[in-house]
Amino acid sequence: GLKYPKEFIFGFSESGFQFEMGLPGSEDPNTDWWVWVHDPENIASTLVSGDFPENGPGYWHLYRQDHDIAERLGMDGARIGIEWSRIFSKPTFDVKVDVARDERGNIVYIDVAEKALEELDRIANKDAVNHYREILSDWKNRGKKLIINLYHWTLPLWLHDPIKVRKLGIDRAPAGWVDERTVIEFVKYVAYIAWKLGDLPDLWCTMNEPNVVYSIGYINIKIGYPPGYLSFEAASKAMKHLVEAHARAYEVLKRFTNKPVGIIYVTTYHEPLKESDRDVAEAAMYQAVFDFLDSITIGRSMSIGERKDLEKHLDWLGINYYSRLVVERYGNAWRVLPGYGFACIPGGTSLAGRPCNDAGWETYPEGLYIMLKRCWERYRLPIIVTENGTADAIDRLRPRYLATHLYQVWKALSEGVDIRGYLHWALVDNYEWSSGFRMRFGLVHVDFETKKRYLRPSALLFREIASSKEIPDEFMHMTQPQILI
Ligand SMILES: OC[C@@H]1[C@@H](O)[C@H](O)[C@@H](O)c2[nH]c(CCc3ccccc3)c[n+]21
Repeated sequence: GLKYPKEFIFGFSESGFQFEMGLPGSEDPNTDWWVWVHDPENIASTLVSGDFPENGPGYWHLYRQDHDIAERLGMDGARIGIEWSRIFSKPTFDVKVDVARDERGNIVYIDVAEKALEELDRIANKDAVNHYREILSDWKNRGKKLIINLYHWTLPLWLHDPIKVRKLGIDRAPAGWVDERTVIEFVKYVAYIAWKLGDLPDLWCTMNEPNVVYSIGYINIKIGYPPGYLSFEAASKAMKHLVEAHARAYEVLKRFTNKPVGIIYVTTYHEPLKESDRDVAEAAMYQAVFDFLDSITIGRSMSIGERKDLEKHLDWLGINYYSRLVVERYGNAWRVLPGYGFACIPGGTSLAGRPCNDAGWETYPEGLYIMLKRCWERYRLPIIVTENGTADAIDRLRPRYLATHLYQVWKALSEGVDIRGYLHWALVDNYEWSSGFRMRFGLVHVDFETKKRYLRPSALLFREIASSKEIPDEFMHMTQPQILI
């Protein structure tokens, strides 16, 4: 069979808003996403599903059970999220911190002193801090690896109120990442978590897919993410502030811990239909993937210019991979071609003959290999595949999706890419943002009425590979891409 290194991690990734709620007492109504998915206008217009996260899998109370299942599936690592809004459900603006700026007014340094931490400790929700310690310790006490992720799209309502943005406009409402103050408040929150829980994680991650927050919230607003406010200016401000938030958080984490600090990013392979369009595909991929990561590694990018204060602010890179995008030249820009990648018919077959999942995403495992190679050659940082999976309620595609993508990881490893682990998205079915419970990504099926968990066949495939850290010969027939026509 195909062997992985003996210390290679197999595991799962999780986020607070999507997994925690489900049983009474776990509700967290103090976020932009909460008000967004409960908004009657958003539901009536079908911008959001009408499902509610408070009917989710209930990880807040059922975490021991899910950790038991993860252990049973041979998992030895996890990325687990902390919800900022649970820690600080009220504004932290009044806590004083030192902020330094460069000659153009960019925030180049934030220091959270002991005095500020004590003030934050008086405001913080201690029950939430203690409950996260219980959840994270339960995983650690099983001898498992732990990555704490500090931000996964939800913002405290006092920082971002998307309904007020829609009604009053971006300049007269709490504007989230468009507002520079969010950078400072984020760093206060990060410093506080490092101070309170810094003994627990093996690795830190500042944020999950910042590019999704600014591109879907302010540009591709039909997907239905808050605030659904079309503005390129707002998108570019949000991007700049997310880059700075990562870098200033990186520095403050280093003051409390010597553990590696990374970021998780969605690395979608952008491919031209015709080779003569390769230049626009590369330009599209640069804008979607490499621009942000260049900003925080080489300190220089098209969107941020030259920013020495941002360079070398990344110790490891989390790669989320699901599918590709196929693009073609369109005037002096490009457009996405329907029928390929993320732009397919749910449950259909792509124009390349590949099976497509319940979300209409084409199975394209080769793209994972390409992005692993591209990111390794560009940044030479240790990589963890922090999300990979497919929306597939009846598990018709997931077994082969799993085998083909794990094969591509093995192939990149065999060519010298420093990949430390593979975290599947997801362990159990969960709340898929504006799609609600319609999209099921779990290796494990959840009955959201009873909260009971059921193993899908691909959970057993995962267990075979994870527990032996090998793709056995008997599975090799499933590792090559599936072409249906
Ligand atoms: O859609 C599945 C998962 C989400 O549940 C995770 O929270 C998020 O990290 C995540 N990112 C992606 C890939 C990029 C994407 C984002 C939004 C919508 C469609 C694709 C897929 N997923």
